Amino acid sequence: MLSATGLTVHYGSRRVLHEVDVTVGSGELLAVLGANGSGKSTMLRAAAGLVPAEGAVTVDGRGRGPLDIALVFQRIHLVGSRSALDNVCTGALGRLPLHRSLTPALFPRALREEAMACLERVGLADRAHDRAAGLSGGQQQRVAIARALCQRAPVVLADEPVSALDPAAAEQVLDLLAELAHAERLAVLAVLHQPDLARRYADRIVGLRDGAVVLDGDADQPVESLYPHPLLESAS
Ligand SMILES: Nc1ncnc2c1ncn2[C@@H]1O[C@H](COP(=O)(O)OP(=O)(O)OP(=O)(O)O)[C@@H](O)[C@H]1O
Repeated sequence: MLSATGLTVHYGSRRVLHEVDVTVGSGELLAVLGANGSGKSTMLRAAAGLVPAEGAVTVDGRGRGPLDIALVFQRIHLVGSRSALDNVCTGALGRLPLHRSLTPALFPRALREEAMACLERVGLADRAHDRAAGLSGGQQQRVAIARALCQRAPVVLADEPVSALDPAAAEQVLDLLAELAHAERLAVLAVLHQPDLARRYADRIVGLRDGAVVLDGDADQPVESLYPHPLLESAS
């Protein structure tokens, strides 16, 4: 379980996140929605420790450790010239001795087997030895999720994981994230730009406006108030 309380972030003198409280239970997929600039990415980055923030973050009731949170981004950040399997192995770098982490050839056999199991989990075992750059966007995002699994982190934070994908690939990736949350008891938080996908796949939705939480509830709650309607306004 991820629990963040009082998360507050300043960029320079500007406060862009205002005492945000958010929890994600183990076995839960939480979608974070909000208009552009509402603070979704900042909240995710603060929860992950990627930007300086006031407030407290715990994972399973303890202080957040360096390996507790796995990250999945819109821009997928695989090493394109390496195989899908090597990329998944890098999820475990944080727990390997340095001399074994510098050269993929030295990845221990047990790790390669674990990475293969992670690729099987995301339905890509048959592409394990393909160069990552040769996979489709949706497949690359599934490799990134397998890499997160290989990190063995109890929390996965995904920042717009489907924004660059076509509708079918987006559904496949969200289905996978929901399935992993439920079956592996991971706490998964996904920042999304598609309310319809959030409604269909998330267990709960948190909505941000101007850096503050304004909605937190079931996935079927109305979320339209999060978004400005410039076309309607300009027509009136
Ligand atoms: N590195 C930065 N330096 C200064 N201001 C920033 C920085 N990153 C974000 N901001 C500002 O913080 C506010 C929140 O931005 P953030 O990227 O968290 O919003 P978001 O909801 O994720 O937006 P989007 O949906 O467009 O990705 C915005 O006003 C943005 O301009």
